[in-house]
Amino acid sequence: MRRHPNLGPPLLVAENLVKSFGPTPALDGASLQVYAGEVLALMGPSGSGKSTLLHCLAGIVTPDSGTVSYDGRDMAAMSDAQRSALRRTEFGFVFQFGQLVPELTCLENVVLPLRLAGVRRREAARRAAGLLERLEVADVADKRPGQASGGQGQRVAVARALVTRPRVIFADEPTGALDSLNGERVMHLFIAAARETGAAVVLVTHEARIAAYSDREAVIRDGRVREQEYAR
Ligand SMILES: Nc1ncnc2c1ncn2[C@@H]1O[C@H](COP(=O)(O)OP(=O)(O)OP(=O)(O)O)[C@@H](O)[C@H]1O
Repeated sequence: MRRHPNLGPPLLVAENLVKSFGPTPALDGASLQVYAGEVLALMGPSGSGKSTLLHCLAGIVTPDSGTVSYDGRDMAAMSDAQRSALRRTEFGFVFQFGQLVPELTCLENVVLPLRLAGVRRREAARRAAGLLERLEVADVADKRPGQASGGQGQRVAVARALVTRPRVIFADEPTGALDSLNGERVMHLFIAAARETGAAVVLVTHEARIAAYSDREAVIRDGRVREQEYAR
């Protein structure tokens, strides 16, 4: 199942990123390339800069220096409107907390990004329901996130991120709230997205067991990418 190193041009390129929060350095010369169709795990000790690197790659955080380019375009040269359009149309996000709209049902949460993208109501509902089924959370489709368990809500959030078939999926500890079986299900869905739609999946994880599903692991230490390894 392992994918060989991609020889095409990288989809995302981060070069020499430096970022501090006040006196605290978060990134100190981080460089990384991300290829279409791969699942890349960012590993490393707590506070090493993994989330900050993910946020810079996604255009959520602007680095103090260094560049991020997406599909050959410098993100810093884009307007805020262009960057948010990019996040809405080409990127999908899974974060650990607070991502579902509490007033909507779980199904409506997954339907929403499709409706925003102009997909008709019935088709959107069909696709959303299909994904909830694949993640085995169809039984909470008509419940609000507050009535679902943490792990169920997390899988609904994964469905919401994948449903528009984004070109890049950014996930910060996406399996943190899940038991090992459900963590595995989520990773299989990420792998399927990478293989079936050519999406790049960039995920931050502490868990070696989860990183073992990736194609490549990059180890971040003290704000820099220190090692990269293709899984065997
Ligand atoms: N918004 C922020 N404001 C202030 N400091 C921040 C902010 N975000 C990150 N930091 C600091 O930057 C450093 C890197 O944080 P980051 O969250 O990127 O690391 P991480 O490797 O993802 O950590 P963890 O594994 O614990 O989530 C840490 O010292 C952190 O406290």
